[in-house]
Amino acid sequence: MTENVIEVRGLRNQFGSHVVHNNLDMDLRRGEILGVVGGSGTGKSVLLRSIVGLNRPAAGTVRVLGQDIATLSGPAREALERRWGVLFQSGALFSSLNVRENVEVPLKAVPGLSPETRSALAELKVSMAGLPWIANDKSPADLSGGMVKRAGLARALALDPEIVFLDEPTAGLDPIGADAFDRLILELRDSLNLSVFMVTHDLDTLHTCCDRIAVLSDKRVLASGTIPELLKVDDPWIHEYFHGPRARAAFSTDEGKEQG
Ligand SMILES: Nc1ncnc2c1ncn2[C@@H]1O[C@H](COP(=O)(O)OP(=O)(O)OP(=O)(O)O)[C@@H](O)[C@H]1O
Repeated sequence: MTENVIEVRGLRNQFGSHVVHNNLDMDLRRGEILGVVGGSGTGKSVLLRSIVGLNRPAAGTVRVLGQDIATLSGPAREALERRWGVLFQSGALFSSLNVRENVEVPLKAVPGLSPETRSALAELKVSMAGLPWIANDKSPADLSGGMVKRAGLARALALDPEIVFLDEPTAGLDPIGADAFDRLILELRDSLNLSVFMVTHDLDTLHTCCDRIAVLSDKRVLASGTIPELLKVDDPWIHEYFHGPRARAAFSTDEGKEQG
């Protein structure tokens, strides 16, 4: 049976009178890459923040790796948080630290690591994220957009997480950089058996990387499934999203699968 590493049930989020999510259900299965899509402002980032405990929902439950995060505090919460990593949209690197030092930040939570081991582990993650050795000593301000994303990914991988959250990882990258990043995500998922929750607007990324896609609309996950499954969903927004000219170019082989 497929194990869910994330289970969101009946989630409600609101800011004042503005209801962002209502009765939202969502699952992330172990080992899959789930793409989370939806129009601007549908609450993709708020959903991510609710799952990692940065946003307290008004109602509903979020279970990560079998545990209800709202009921955890102190060491139990910190132990669970060490089992995931997050790549925020901007990279969210500390500008005063170089890349190696940024990746070392989460490693400081691990008891008993000497500074030398911590530094060596950080350098390993930097290289796993596909950055050259020289990037370790660079400041975030001296990196290209693609390198910032990779440095943020190295930090997200610092603690050998089981789940990685990616918020628009290819936004702002040129097509070649975005394609290389997609392939890196796939390679890391396959080699490290990661489960990946990825907010994205990038149709090519959805096609290249994602096993399933969850569509946020009308304050909930309106539909989820593979691209061939979503191509058949009878909803105006989903239809426009998955059958528009850009989608047709990205998903042409999936349409073939749907017809075949
Ligand atoms: N801390 C907050 N306080 C008030 N409103 C918020 C807060 N965080 C998010 N919102 C609102 O919640 C809604 C959903 O925001 P969110 O950033 O999750 O959307 P999104 O789907 O990720 O959008 P985009 O694709 O444009 O990044 C928006 O209307 C936003 O203004």
